[in-house]
Amino acid sequence: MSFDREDDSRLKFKTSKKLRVSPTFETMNLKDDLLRGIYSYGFEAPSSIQSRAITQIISGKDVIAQAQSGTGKTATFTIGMLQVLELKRKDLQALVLSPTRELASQSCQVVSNLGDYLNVKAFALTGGKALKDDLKRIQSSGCHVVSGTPGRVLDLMKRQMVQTRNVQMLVLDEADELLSESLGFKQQIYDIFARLPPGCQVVVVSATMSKDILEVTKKFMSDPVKILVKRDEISLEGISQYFVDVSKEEWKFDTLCDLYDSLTITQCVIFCNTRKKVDWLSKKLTQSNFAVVSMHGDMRQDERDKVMNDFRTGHSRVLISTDVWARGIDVQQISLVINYDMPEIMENYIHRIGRSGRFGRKGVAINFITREDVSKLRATERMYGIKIKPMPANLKELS
Ligand SMILES: Nc1ncnc2c1ncn2[C@@H]1O[C@H](COP(=O)(O)OP(=O)(O)OP(=O)(O)O)[C@@H](O)[C@H]1O
Repeated sequence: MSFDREDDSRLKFKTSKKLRVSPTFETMNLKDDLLRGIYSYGFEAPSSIQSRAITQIISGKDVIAQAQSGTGKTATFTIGMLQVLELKRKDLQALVLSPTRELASQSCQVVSNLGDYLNVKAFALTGGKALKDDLKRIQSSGCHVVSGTPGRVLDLMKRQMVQTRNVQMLVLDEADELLSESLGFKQQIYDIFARLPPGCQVVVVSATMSKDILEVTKKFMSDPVKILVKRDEISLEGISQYFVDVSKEEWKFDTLCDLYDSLTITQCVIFCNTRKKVDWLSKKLTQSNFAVVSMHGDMRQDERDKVMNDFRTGHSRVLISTDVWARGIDVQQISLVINYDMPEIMENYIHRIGRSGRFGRKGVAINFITREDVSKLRATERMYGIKIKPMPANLKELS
């Protein structure tokens, strides 16, 4: 939603009645080897969304699940999916679609990790890489799960290189983004859906949903179970949100330089609204001897992969990016998010700041506010019922 549409898209979304809540993973009746995978991955107890949504997914119903960033939605659909896959077979049975290549790869990794003891074969099919490499991998060892971006997946389906006849589950991660008018994925999703067997289960997941998107989902979901977790013990409440009144655009850069020492305490993501601005800011910071890396959609995929890898392993600590990084990316060490520019799309505020404070960790979000941004800031506060406070002068007080 853009800021000028604030009022008409407030979401009226109610959780379905009488949903079963499983307090532990044991009470979900999971396969032993799946349970082993969950515990070896380090999970002890399910989050609220996991307690409610996993068993619904297993039951075969269409599911719409909304819960805050970092509360374990990926594992929710992954565990549900792994439980229902027939792993003795070698054919493709589940498809996960995500809006960015990095997110699709990350989800593929989660499926492989949680399904380690089940010997699940999961592959990421994401644009920007040679098709023949994808195919070789799939054809050589079989494939139960594909996690991909819509364009690449549809392309392979059209060429009949991905067999869809036994796909029994479609997951749309970051569904509101995938189905929004602006990104051009919507038609691709429809085309993919049209190639799946009738009766294929659909699971739709995001931290944000709009009324429009729920309307769209009616087209390919039948009587879905709706699960909305508004508040969770591991929610965004762990993220302290501040603004700095920079008044003018020109004063943002010096403000950022003053903050630099705090950025590197753990890891930090700085968001700009355009690719050009990301390039400009990273060049300017590098010239001033600050160590930063940057990533956006105009970069070659091998460069993007290297940046992701260096950042995930902690070799780089400050990343400058566009909204390509706003959703889903999970790097637990990120404790600070800076909105150098306030996002153009209001939902992305929630997604951006949710890159910190993963699964209940503490996080800090700092918004640079020019005079023109004041109304956006207030609209964001109203929309999400949050308070964004002035940043304290002493940065050590940030928490
Ligand atoms: N039950 C659990 N116990 C401990 N850690 C968990 C559990 N479930 C998920 N996590 C961890 O929490 C982090 C966030 O999970 P995940 O990326 O699935 O969140 P998300 O809800 O999809 O967030 P986003 O809205 O940003 O996409 C991950 O590092 C994941 O490994």
